[in-house]
Amino acid sequence: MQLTAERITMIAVIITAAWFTSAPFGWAQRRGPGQGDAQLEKPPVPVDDFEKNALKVLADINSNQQFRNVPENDGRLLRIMVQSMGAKHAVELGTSTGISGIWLGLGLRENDGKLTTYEIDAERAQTARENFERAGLDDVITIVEGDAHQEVTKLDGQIDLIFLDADKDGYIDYLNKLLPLLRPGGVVLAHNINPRMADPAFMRRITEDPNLETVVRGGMSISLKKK
Ligand SMILES: C[S@@+](CC[C@H](N)C(=O)[O-])C[C@H]1O[C@@H](n2cnc3c(N)ncnc32)[C@H](O)[C@@H]1O
Repeated sequence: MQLTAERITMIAVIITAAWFTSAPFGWAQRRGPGQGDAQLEKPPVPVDDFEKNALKVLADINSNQQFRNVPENDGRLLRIMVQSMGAKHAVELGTSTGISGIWLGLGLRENDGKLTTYEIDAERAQTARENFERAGLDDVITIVEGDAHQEVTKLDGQIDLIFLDADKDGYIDYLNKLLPLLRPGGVVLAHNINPRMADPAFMRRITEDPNLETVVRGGMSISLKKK
């Protein structure tokens, strides 16, 4: 085989790419492409016995009662958001067995705040109820059982944070119904926002409304209500 300049260049490119992706202790390993942000995170460290117990409940749900719950890094993000903004009232669509609810509850508890969470499936709602009790958050979290499209219309009072994680095609309806209650400076987070699952009508709404500042990171959209 003749080694043309083109072939030599191609071989050099392949060797360089292989080195960048496999060097065990090299520059590529520490700073190279493909190193997701989440790899820099460490597991949560409980600050007290209350949190230690909540983390144990979360681990138990993850092992024994999983039903399409958010991954741990999304739960932690929700907790950071809700606590740091001093939220007094958060609303969640889609409780499932209660993982995101517990993360939100941990943050709200520090603010003397409350979570209202909606679940259509009676069995999952009951499991979540027991989990909130086990985590010591039953006085922070209220589960509303039924179709959230109807139930949210009974809400009044100001909301600081909305977390959308129920039926994906329903996000736009929830947003239209709840946005008037969201305070200026409040945020809407929506889960499973990726090219395969995001509803185009919802995406248009959160990206084209001049009063919403929206970013999408790691499958979660975060929209700030500006005024
Ligand atoms: C992805 S799971 C929620 C996971 C949960 N946020 C967590 O991370 O632990 C979606 C849940 O939304 C519920 N759901 C779907 N449509 C609903 C509706 N119209 N009203 C209330 N809940 C609904 C489903 O029964 C399901 O349990």
